[in-house]
Amino acid sequence: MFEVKNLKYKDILYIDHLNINKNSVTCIVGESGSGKTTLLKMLNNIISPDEGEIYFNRKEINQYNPIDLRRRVVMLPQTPIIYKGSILDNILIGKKFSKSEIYDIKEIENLLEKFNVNKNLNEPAENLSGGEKQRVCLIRVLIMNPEVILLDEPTSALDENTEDLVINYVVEYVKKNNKTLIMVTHSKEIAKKYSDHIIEITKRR
Ligand SMILES: Nc1ncnc2c1ncn2[C@@H]1O[C@H](COP(=O)(O)OP(=O)(O)OP(=O)(O)O)[C@@H](O)[C@H]1O
Repeated sequence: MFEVKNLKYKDILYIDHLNINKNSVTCIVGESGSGKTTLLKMLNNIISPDEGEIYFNRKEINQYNPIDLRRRVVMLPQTPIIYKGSILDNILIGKKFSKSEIYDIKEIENLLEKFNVNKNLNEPAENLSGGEKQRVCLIRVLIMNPEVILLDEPTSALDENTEDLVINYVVEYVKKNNKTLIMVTHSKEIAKKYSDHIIEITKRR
């Protein structure tokens, strides 16, 4: 689904060749500052490499309209972005971007419950804890129904049990719905347990 060839970005990232398959779970691991977030941002064209090519479904990524591409390939950034408004508003804001206003409130309530966020959808999102904000932002991405989900350390603020519960659900969802998941994680255990492929990025010194 993605193919990267001869990629170079500043003196941060060099990748000779990389393939990421459709309908697979890929984890990106590596030490802090090695370029994991940088690679993720390149996969939905938030940043472009200085050299080399990135293909999405065999077409160069910069040939796509960036907005259309980001509706199909949705990235959840490392720090959750919470807007003023209720939890529900914060979840539905992703739907507005993906231009599909139809949603199932039961599905959203079910996700909140599955992810152990014991809050009412009408409560203000600003009062949530860091870990709850992370999970609300993850629900926002799932509800957008993208083809590819890019997650940048989606569970960094969660305890181990909640982390496992959330990732387990997301991976099952991805498999059941034929999606592609690419996730940066600090946890080699999570990577080993859930991924079909692991990409390890090493820092250049
Ligand atoms: N636009 C930029 N210009 C210059 N340097 C940058 C830019 N973006 C990132 N960097 C640097 O590139 C390196 C890789 O950053 P990146 O965020 O991709 O690492 P990471 O592996 O995701 O790190 P972490 O695990 O700490 O989140 C860092 O040293 C960062 O400071």
